Amino acid sequence: MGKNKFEHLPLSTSGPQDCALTGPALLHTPYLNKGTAFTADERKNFDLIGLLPSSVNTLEDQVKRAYDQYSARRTPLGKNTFMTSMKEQNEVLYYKLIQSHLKEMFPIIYTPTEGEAIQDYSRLFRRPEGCFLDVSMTSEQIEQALGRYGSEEDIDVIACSDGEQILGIGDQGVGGILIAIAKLVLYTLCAGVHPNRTLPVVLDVGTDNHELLNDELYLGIKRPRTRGEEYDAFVERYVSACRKLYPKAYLHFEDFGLPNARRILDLYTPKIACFNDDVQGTGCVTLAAMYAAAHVAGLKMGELRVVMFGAGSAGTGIADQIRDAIAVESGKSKEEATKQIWCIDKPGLLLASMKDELTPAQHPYAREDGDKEKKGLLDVVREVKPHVLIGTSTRPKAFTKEVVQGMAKHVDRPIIFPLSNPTRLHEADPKDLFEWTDGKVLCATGSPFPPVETKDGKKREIAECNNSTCFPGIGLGIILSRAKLLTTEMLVAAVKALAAQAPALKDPDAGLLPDIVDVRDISVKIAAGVIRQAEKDGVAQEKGIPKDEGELEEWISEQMWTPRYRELRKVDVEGASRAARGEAGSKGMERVVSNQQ
Ligand SMILES: NC(=O)C1=CN([C@@H]2O[C@H](COP(=O)(O)OP(=O)(O)OC[C@H]3O[C@@H](n4cnc5c(N)ncnc54)[C@H](O)[C@@H]3O)[C@@H](O)[C@H]2O)C=CC1
Ligand SMILES: CC(=O)C(=O)O
Ligand SMILES: [Mg+2]
Repeated sequence: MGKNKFEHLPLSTSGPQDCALTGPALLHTPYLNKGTAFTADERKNFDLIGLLPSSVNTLEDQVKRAYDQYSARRTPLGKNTFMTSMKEQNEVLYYKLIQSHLKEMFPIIYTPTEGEAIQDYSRLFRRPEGCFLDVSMTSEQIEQALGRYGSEEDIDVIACSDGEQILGIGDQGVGGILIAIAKLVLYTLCAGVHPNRTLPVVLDVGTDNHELLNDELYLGIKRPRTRGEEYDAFVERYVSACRKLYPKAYLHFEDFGLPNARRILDLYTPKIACFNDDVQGTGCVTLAAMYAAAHVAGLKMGELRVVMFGAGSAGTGIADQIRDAIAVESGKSKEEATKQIWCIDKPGLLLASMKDELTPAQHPYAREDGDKEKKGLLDVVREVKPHVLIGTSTRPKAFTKEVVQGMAKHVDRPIIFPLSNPTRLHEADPKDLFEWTDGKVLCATGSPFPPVETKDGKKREIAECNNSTCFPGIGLGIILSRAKLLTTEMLVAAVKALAAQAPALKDPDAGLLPDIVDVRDISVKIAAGVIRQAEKDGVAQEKGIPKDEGELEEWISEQMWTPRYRELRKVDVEGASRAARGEAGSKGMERVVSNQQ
């Protein structure tokens, strides 16, 4: 193979991989371990003779064996545990296995099954992964804990959760570490972010979940959640430590509770490159799906009437992005665009008269108009006649037949996105939506659903409208451009790149978002859009970004980690890079091979 033009880049994974480990230490380091795929030469050179059976497997052989073992697990949670164990043994095999069975395994390693694993975290616990910070820790202790994962150049992204609003299953305390881990797995799987350059963190501030507090095996701090100044000061100590130790890493916030998610995002957005996936990632993917739906329905953004059911972090994040898109596309002011969005939460339609109960993010959507009586979803749908109905409420089956048919009476193609996760919390089942609307619905869901067969015998794919379709590509763009901030315009660029890939633009019966199997290609496009916008906004710090568009995609692809075995090149432990010692990033801890298959 000829030399690749971008092979010299530090993140390139072309060519051999330096390795400073030998013998059992090498076998026990998941980032470098190849198991039965170590070649005869490698076994000799790396002191592995006698530590492995004599046959040498290919990665494909190993995938086949691992898949058979995986398939023998009877429950989704059993499969999830198997995959966790696999990740602790051999990372290339772990990612290759998922890539080879992506559609089947995505719901196992992510929503909905990961939600079950998080709920059972303290019971299923075998060994720690990630960094556990608790609210009593001083700045020095936080720095010491985070500092174990590498030096300044070693980390690209740090994902953290305080565990208060995990998926739709609420407060899971210290179990929140697993959502940080799962999101980082998706960065690698979907966008080729290097797995040993990521760092998962849980901010343990206690829990208000009584079941956990009363569980003798619960592993987090057993006290009610810390709030107020003490909480804010802890988050500040965490963010400052990240900045000091890993100034090039960007910070991903996941599944924070309603009182904190938006507030923290707004506080740090002007200061550092940071991202809240529930607010911004969900907003991006939903807007992209809406563009495709509006295209199929023959509607312009400027004329859409939108009802948001559940106006929390995700709901208001989506509403803001829709509002901005309406304003830009139609030339209306933001205030005018806001009037096209009706937000409903527990007390009903948000009204100005409720101002004391509303969060700052809800305020702009509180309506002055009309009477002050409480209005539920059905009343609002009847009155507003929306084109679009989006659910982020965690209230299962809230989109009843009456609501859906009420909507379908007034619009030709009702656009309905039940986005609550996990699956059992969806506001509606796509099958019902198709039945109740005579197949007219344009639908996308937060967790994966099987295709629906409509009366005319057509199979309709249900797009998965989950932030996982876009946050990995956004992250890749931030990492490669070394953006010092994440601007609103960079998010808009991500939406445009994603929306342009929607299959429904070519075939109105196809999905509103690209299929997850194409996610790596989609991530390249999203990253390219984000990088170009970062340059325009003057926040890109990377100097080597190619000017030519074709070259840019090549440059991005070359720096994406791919699960394949690279030839190992022996280097001395003395002076070896952390990667060569399998030590950088979240894999910095000493590891022991677990045999829990
Ligand atoms: N598909 C995706 O990519 C994403 C989906 N989500 C899902 O959205 C849901 C909400 O997540 P967050 O916004 O982070 O939580 P959140 O707690 O910030 O917001 C939920 C909101 O729904 C409201 N709500 C609860 N019951 C309601 C009811 N009966 N009627 C009307 N409103 C009600 C709550 O008061 C709250 O304001 C979760 O199920 C989550 O899994 C969240 C982020 C991304
Ligand atoms: C998908 C996601 O981020 C959530 O449900 O919270
Ligand atoms: Mg989330």
